Amino acid sequence: MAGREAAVLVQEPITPSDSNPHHLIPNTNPLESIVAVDEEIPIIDYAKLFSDDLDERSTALQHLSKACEEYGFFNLVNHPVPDNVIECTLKKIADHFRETEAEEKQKYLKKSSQDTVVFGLNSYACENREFAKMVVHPENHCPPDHCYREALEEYMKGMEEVKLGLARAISKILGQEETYIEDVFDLKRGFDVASLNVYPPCFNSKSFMGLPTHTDPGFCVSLVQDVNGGLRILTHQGKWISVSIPPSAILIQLGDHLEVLTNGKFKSHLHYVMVAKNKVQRISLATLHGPSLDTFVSPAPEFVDEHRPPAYRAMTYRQALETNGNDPIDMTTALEHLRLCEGV
Ligand SMILES: O=C(O)CCC(=O)C(=O)O
Ligand SMILES: [Fe+2]
Repeated sequence: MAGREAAVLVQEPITPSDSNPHHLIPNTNPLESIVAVDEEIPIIDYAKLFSDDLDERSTALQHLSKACEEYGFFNLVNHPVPDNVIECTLKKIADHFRETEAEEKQKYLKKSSQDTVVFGLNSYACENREFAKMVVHPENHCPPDHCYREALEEYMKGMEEVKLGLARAISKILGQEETYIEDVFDLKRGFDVASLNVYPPCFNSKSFMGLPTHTDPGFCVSLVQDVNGGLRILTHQGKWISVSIPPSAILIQLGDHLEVLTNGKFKSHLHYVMVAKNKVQRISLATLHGPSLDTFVSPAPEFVDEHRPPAYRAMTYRQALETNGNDPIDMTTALEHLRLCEGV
């Protein structure tokens, strides 16, 4: 998740493709000039990953393997979180941000490195977003007087099942025991932080950026939104995709620490949020599911050999989150420091 120090990617604009002229945006900034395509991203059927029909299960696991290796993100459908729970959680988050006085919100401005709930309002060139971040696992620190608390609890109950289910399925496609990831990341005590993001419509923002380019730490990120539009992800092939999340789907993005554990087999990826085309406010709920803070994460022996030496530094999850003086609640990436050499 982008923290205070999140770096804005400066890269060459990708050459506009003739087939997508309507995706061109004014060339006033390297990121703004990037052409993103409205391309379908992989869809993974959660229920089929656990199907009793062996053929169906094995096909679904193959799809998951391809999605993790070639993309690192996918839309998850047919999962155990009911639609009405997602809708209700997003609606109550919107109600809360709209109805809560600024003074009340500011009670949660960052005070200490131990904070478990933090509010922020960023209106800069590189970020236009109001947010609340809170630790939701192993304990839920959502303030009891916030009207979305009950809905968020219900949503997180479902997401816990999804997280453990995905950990089992991903362990299998890595050729490991079902509980492999759950055990090495100590997911039952995993440090999960929810980020409640409110992006203004473009006419209220200071620039076209909602959130600067970043990767996210941890095992994986789950994301739901109320209106479509704005999230852009860089594929491993160097193409920016404008991500569309169908109603009922949960976007899953692989995190930095799965990349470290698998020694680069399953990579995290850069993404950012644009508000340039937003006619209305957009709300997203991104939950970063991580190892427990004291888990020591390093490339596992299963993914290291003479042809693939360890490409990442080993450190605890807490040390990675505290890199550069950040605090765990900031959930800032440390991938640059974790990588032992460029370009892995
Ligand atoms: O709001 C979004 O679409 C993305 C949010 C995000 O990347 C994050 O909170 O880390
Ligand atoms: Fe993110």
